[in-house]
Amino acid sequence: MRTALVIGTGLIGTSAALALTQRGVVVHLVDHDPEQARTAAALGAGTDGAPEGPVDLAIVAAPPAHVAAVLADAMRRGAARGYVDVASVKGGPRRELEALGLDLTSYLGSHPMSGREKSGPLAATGDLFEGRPWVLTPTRDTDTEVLNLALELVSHCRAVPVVMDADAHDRAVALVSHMPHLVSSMVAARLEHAEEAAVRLCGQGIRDVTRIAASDPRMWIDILSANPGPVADLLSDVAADLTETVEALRSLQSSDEAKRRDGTAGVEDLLRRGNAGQVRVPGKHGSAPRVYETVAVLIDDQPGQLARIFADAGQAGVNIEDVRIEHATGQQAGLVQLMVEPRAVPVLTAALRERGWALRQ
Ligand SMILES: NC(=O)C1=CN([C@@H]2O[C@H](COP(=O)(O)OP(=O)(O)OC[C@H]3O[C@@H](n4cnc5c(N)ncnc54)[C@H](O)[C@@H]3O)[C@@H](O)[C@H]2O)C=CC1
Ligand SMILES: O=C(O)C(=O)Cc1ccc(O)cc1
Repeated sequence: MRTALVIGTGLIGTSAALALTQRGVVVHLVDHDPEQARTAAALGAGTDGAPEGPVDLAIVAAPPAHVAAVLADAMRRGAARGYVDVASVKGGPRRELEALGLDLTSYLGSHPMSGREKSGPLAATGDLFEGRPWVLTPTRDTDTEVLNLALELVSHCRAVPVVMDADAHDRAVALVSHMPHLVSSMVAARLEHAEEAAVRLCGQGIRDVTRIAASDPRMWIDILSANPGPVADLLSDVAADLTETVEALRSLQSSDEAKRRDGTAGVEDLLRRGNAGQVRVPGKHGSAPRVYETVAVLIDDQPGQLARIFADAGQAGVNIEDVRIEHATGQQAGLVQLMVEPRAVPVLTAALRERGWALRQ
């Protein structure tokens, strides 16, 4: 691929454009808000403004409700040899395009399974998709050339291509993205009017559970409106678990010992099913889940502390697989949790202690 056109230069469009530009593709950036395209260009994602003639690949990264119309417009203009979109839902846009009577051989629906709770070009990074699945939904009619262009896009973004049927994709993302998003919002909504004294106690657990609740509601209304059935089915299963758990907890308040035993069994059942589901979540880069151990280090909230820890771990020959940082409210300190292979724990703890770091359990 030598040239590309990104239509919709927000978080996803600009991230893809940055990756393509870094691999030498000439990228044109357009957005219905020209300011967004200018910002993306200023970030080094390409050149703002439409190209003179057709490009190799047009990438539509507008909100899901606009995807079909934007694609239809680009296809009618003959803007590219191949067309992909990156919308979070795949069945709806394809059906809309079919209804418009367009020839869909040059179109391939796609969805990078990576994003952030922030929007717009300023949140974009060229490595956003690295190691993450990127779903492609070709049909029997998709041109091989277009499939190859899409595979090239995925490869330039260092993502992992996954081929799926559009409706199977929509059911899968209802489970791993859309339903969890709503549950995250429901947990976060409990905090809105909570007392400050309680909110101050927030730790890493609630941060993990509520991170995606910070996302732009307009985008998510679009996404959920395009996939309501599968999400409603899953939420109704969650609602059944909620009802059972409430009943189990009420039983735990009972003075009758047999009822309390039932209550414990009910809660335990949910927690064990949770354990069984959690171990199925793939590890980083989409690989099989791995069990890492955590080495916790207390740091002062000063510039350069993290870089020093990483350098010290590197000098000890230890690979840091993942990292989390917990900030204690109102204190100039934080707890850095370094996730490493179990066999690296003694090496890392010895090296960090030797260099004067305060380790915590
Ligand atoms: N945010 C995320 O984490 C992920 C989002 N997606 C999908 O990527 C697409 C873009 O999402 P984001 O980049 O997050 O949104 P964003 O809000 O950061 O960017 C969307 C951009 O599209 C522009 N736009 C809106 N209507 C347009 C139109 N008719 N023509 C041209 N440009 C138009 C907006 O001005 C904005 O710059 C959506 O379809 C979304 O479902 C896919 C994977 C992850
Ligand atoms: O931030 C996360 O963990 C996400 O899961 C982001 C995300 C949001 C929307 C998508 O269509 C795909 C991925």
